[in-house]
Amino acid sequence: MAAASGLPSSSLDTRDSYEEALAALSSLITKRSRADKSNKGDRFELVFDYLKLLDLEEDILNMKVIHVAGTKGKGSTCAFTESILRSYGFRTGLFTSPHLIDVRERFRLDGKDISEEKFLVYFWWCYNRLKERTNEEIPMPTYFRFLALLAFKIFAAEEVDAAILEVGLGGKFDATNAVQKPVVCGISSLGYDHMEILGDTLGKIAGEKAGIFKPGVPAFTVPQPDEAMRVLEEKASELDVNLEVVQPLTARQLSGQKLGLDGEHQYLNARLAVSLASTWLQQIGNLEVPTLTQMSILPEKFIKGLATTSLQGRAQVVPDQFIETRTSGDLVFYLDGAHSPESMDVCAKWFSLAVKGDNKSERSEHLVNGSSYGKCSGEENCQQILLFNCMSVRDPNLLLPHLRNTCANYGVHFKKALFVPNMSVYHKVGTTADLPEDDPHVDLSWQLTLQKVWERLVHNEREGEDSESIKSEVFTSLPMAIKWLRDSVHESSSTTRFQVLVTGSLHLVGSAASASSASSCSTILDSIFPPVAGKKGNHTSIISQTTDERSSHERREASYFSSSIYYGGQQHYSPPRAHDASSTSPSHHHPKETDDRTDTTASASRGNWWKGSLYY
Ligand SMILES: Nc1ncnc2c1ncn2[C@@H]1O[C@H](COP(=O)(O)OP(=O)(O)OP(=O)(O)O)[C@@H](O)[C@H]1O
Ligand SMILES: [Mg+2]
Ligand SMILES: [Mg+2]
Repeated sequence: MAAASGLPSSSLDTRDSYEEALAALSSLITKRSRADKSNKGDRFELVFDYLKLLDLEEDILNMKVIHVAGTKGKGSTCAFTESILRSYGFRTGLFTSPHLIDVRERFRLDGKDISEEKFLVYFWWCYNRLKERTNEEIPMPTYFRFLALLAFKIFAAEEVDAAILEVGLGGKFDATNAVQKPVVCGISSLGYDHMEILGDTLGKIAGEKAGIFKPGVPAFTVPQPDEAMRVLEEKASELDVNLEVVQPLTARQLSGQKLGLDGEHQYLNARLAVSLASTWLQQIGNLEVPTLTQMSILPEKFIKGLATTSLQGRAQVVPDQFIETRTSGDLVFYLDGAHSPESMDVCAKWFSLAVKGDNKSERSEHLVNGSSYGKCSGEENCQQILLFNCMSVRDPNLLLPHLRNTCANYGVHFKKALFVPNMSVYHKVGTTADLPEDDPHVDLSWQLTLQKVWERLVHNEREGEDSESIKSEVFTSLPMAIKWLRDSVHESSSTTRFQVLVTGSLHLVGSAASASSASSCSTILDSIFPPVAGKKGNHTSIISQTTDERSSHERREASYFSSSIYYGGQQHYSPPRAHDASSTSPSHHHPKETDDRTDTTASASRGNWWKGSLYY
């Protein structure tokens, strides 16, 4: 199929231009609060104006869209769906959020992140056109809206057969909901998140998400709490939507194959994806796909699609690449971007089962460069450590007990919990030279709060038990924590294995993945980070991977962090100003309908970021 038929020609120098594009993108991050009704720039209807300005109205009508909302599992469901359709030979466009390292992760064409070159061409095409055509009445779109419009442009120009779209936040007023006639809709697991925006009951939350239902368009969902299901059913019947509830896939249906994404909850996401993909295949692909009730084993192409699905930062196991000597112990990171109470549970369960698997002597599933890692024989002493941060809008009194209790139920007890701000603020990690120093200016009050919550939990449960040992620690930065871990490994015997669960924030996970990984499973990390510490690289590419919703100041910090990890940067670091009170209260963020949910609001209030709690 003709790719890039709509690709405008460009002679831009992509390197410089990529940084410029990211700067332009950052300029769209707003500080607007949802409560600020006077703000014209937030009206949902504007999305339709933008589509007109970009000449995308017809394209979007013709796009064969699969639209997915939900509290948890949206991204995974979309990724599974995309992979299935691709294994049938269709050209796919996948739009997900948030991203871990590079904004291009959000736009996949045929399963691969869009190239920098293509990204730039479409980016500037949209950006410049909007700049020219917007005015007082129709101001520039906000960050997430712009990204959604960009996705529409990319998928239209690249002539994808199927566009799989993950809702950014909610449903009804999400920019992706500009799609009027999708082929099929999915609602993944509903739970409590973004309540400050979506409402404080499951019913209200479900109502927002059901806002993606369209008259007569079939929809699928997974088992939900009664209150949520009632609302979904109501909305479905109002719109004559045939809503079907699916149950988790079974191992048998997969014919013994493993899903590409780890964790038990993925069987549910995968099953939802199977229904979305089959509906699409039948309606658009004109293919006969047997309904799941008729078959005990999925068609081969489904299984292949599900088994090869990938998504970064979800249940990812990454061995630390900078442990130099095999005479010391070992360090393995378990990365998962869980940040809501329900996802804490599934994350804790995944981690517990994974480390238990690791603790079995014959385990060899996780192979990196042909060698087995994470393997822990009977003689080895495995210690589980938690590395945590969450946004301050989340409630650690919910998240931490969920995490701790679920792990405890599976017999996993953390030896220690480490709390860090998300973005690191200084020098290098990864080589032994120039060890980072503690920065006395960092505001760690949020981390100290997290620690207090943790200590209370520990205290309640472990009375009398080796009360001497310190159970938790706050570090000024992620590299400091990683350095501590590496030091501990070096000081430990060769039979000690540290299994570190990094969770609570996808951005923390992204940073940890970068810091720990030189040749992990991730292609992006592979391509960006040289496998040898200290090797020289292109600074520009480093900046690109750390840029997201953050303000440019934050990006400078971020890029500084990344570059100095690997290149031994010696720049002077000066910490950002102490947070300005006006932008830090939780009630102050969250522009509804506007942006990439909390990421935007996060970056909009840098002060709060500095509190270290912003990225989930
Ligand atoms: N069905 C599910 N039920 C509960 N938790 C889940 C489920 N699926 C995924 N999770 C948890 O949520 C995390 C994010 O998964 P995923 O990216 O698929 O969801 P998402 O809805 O796109 O989340 P986000 O809000 O980050 O966009 C996973 O790492 C996992 O911990
Ligand atoms: Mg979410
Ligand atoms: Mg997501």
